[in-house]
Amino acid sequence: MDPNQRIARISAHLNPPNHLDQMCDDGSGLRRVGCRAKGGSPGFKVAILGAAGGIGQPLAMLMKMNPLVSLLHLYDVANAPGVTADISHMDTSAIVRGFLGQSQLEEALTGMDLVIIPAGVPRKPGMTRDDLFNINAGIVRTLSEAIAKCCPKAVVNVISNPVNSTVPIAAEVFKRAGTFDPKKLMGVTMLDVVRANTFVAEVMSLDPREVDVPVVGGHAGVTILPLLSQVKPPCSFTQKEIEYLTDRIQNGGTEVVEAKAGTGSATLSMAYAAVKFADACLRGLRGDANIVECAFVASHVTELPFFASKVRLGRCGIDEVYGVGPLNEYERMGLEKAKKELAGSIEKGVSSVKK
Ligand SMILES: NC(=O)c1ccc[n+]([C@@H]2O[C@H](COP(=O)([O-])OP(=O)(O)OC[C@H]3O[C@@H](n4cnc5c(N)ncnc54)[C@H](O)[C@@H]3O)[C@@H](O)[C@H]2O)c1
Ligand SMILES: O=C(O)C[C@H](O)C(=O)O
Repeated sequence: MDPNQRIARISAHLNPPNHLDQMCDDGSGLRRVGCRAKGGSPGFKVAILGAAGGIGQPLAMLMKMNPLVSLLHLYDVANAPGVTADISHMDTSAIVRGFLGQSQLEEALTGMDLVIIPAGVPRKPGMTRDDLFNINAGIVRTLSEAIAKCCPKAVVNVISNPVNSTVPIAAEVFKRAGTFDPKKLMGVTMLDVVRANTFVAEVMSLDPREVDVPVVGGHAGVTILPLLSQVKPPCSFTQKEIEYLTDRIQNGGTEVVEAKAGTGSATLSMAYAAVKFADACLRGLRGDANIVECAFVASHVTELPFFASKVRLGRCGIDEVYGVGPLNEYERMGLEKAKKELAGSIEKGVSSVKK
């Protein structure tokens, strides 16, 4: 092919020059960030908001490896160009584009099928997730307003803490914009399930890949309620094991925050969990059957407007929200504690948008 034609073909896929203007001439033509490799498969368009952060970077890397993704938009208020240039050199088929700062947010979101939000500050030792509310509520609100405007039909995965409040914030923003679809908004609680599977496998000497622990309620302290009576494969725990496991699962995040000693919270296991959940959402959107995962969603399972439980994912997002199933006395008591704390966190999120 004529070199000029080749350059023109490549250029057709490029970012506008104000994004990532990284060009190099290797003698055979121009290569720029944002080109689709030959053989790139049709797939879904995914945006990560907060893509240059501790979670965002490994999440971006893992999503670039996902064959269901055809276009990956990486948005952040800092360092998006460097992360995008780096990730874009991976020889997988997804096109990667970077977007830096508020002025490029709308472009980052336009046309997206799935938006994943890990933007926001993480905890330091001694803090609760709710201590992040003042900063992260505003970030999630701004991002949600842009989603309502630019990709109102996208599935949204909220990672930013406190999830028990940020999901109600996003819902309230969407309601105000007239775009709220409860099937499309999910708080990511997959890390609680990932931890529960790991810790149960350790105690029972099982392969964690074969363990499935439902974790319901929410994503903070006592609101994280593992249902050990429903573990698959069926396991019989002593009361001491139940108390050890429940405590460790509820405080898994704090365990990492303390080990990281002021440098942040879980990032790598979170990126793994986020990708596991995002992949489930994409398989659902593709029409795969029986995709069931736990998530914090708009719900009628309890009297609360939001609650984490198993959901079945489908072509429209959430096809079905499952109830908690039969609980034992210990779990019933845990549920009451969880609901009490959840009610306050949900209300805090909702009322912050109404102010
Ligand atoms: N749901 C969960 O299970 C779970 C697990 C771990 C962490 N988290 C939460 O995820 C969030 C991110 O954690 P992290 O370790 O990646 O933090 P981080 O500080 O390493 O990264 C956050 C990123 O967000 C970006 N950012 C800040 N404001 C933004 C805005 N307005 N728009 C776009 N990007 C913005 C920052 O520039 C940074 O790159 C925290 O709130 C943390 O508590 C949730
Ligand atoms: O604990 C945190 O602050 C981060 C996250 O929610 C986690 O569970 O690891």
